[in-house]
Amino acid sequence: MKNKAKNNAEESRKTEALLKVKDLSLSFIQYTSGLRQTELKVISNLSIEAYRGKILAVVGSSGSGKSLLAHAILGILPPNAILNGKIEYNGMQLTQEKKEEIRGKEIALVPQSVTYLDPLMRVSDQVIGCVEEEKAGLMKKLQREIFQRYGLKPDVERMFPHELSGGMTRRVLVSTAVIGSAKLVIADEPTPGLDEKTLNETLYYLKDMANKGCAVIVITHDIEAALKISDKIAVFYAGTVLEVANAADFKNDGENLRHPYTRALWNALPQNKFQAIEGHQPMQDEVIDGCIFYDRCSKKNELCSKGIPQFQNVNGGIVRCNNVS
Ligand SMILES: Nc1ncnc2c1ncn2[C@@H]1O[C@H](COP(=O)(O)OP(=O)(O)OP(=O)(O)O)[C@@H](O)[C@H]1O
Ligand code: NI
Repeated sequence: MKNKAKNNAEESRKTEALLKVKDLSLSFIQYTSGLRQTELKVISNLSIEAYRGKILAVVGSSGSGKSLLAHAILGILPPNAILNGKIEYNGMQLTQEKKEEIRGKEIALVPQSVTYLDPLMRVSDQVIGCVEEEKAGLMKKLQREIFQRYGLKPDVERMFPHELSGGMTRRVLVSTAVIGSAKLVIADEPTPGLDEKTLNETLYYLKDMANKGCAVIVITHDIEAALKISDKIAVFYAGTVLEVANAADFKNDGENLRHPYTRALWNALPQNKFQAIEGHQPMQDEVIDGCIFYDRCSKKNELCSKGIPQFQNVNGGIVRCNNVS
């Protein structure tokens, strides 16, 4: 009986979000002339969830706080950062100590840049990382299996990073995340500047991780690429999330999308209406009382300038906007 209850609890935990970020805010302490201290707010009221076996894409313009969210989850923010709010992983609160303990193991980063690889270290050693001697054999075997799965020939493991082609580098970067049997994978801009084939390949590896049960977060500028693999898309704007939409809602004129900003992003794509959005994202030091998109919104009313709209569940997605029904 006890076992059954335990199994049920475990089952329901599996369907719950693996990662829950609730009301996150992040600011940086900055010193201006005369040693005056100011606080620069870069993330506020940010909430997202990531589920096992699913891909959540995080899209939004440059400077909207996407990478900082990843750094906050991984615990790699600079020392002048002040973080508030909750980050829960697998039902437990992620403190800085906990983040350091599980970083690179349960939570892995697929970094954007090749510079993440040490130019003086052979590929295999980097993918395997630091392991105790008794585990070295097992990890080597695992690395060879992963390389084979990703079509990396046996001689690649002895190469140095400069000997790799662009596509091979992507596969090696993904391997570093896969080998640690991570349960949550965060890929920060994994596709910029890739040719079509390498791009599709990289997307396929991320999908493969989700199919194996990982919760995957893909941070990207490329909505089209995100749509190829994602289940949900979180739309970031000026340090917060305005909408979490199902990937399937991005179609036609975007009539299924809820937030005016999400619609505008969709209609700005060259293959859609190629309509640019006027104005710009607010600066971090601008004080805004109402909706953060107020200035640029075509649907705004008086209510929108008074207080931040609360998240609502509308049409199978969640949105922070007063004017959806
Ligand atoms: N250490 C820091 N001190 C002060 N401000 C910072 C610091 N790091 C980042 N920022 C600011 O925080 C904002 C969010 O940065 P972040 O790198 O998360 O944006 P992003 O959405 O990932 O952008 P991009 O798409 O260009 O990668 C930016 O305006 C950036 O200038
Ligand atoms: Ni970034």
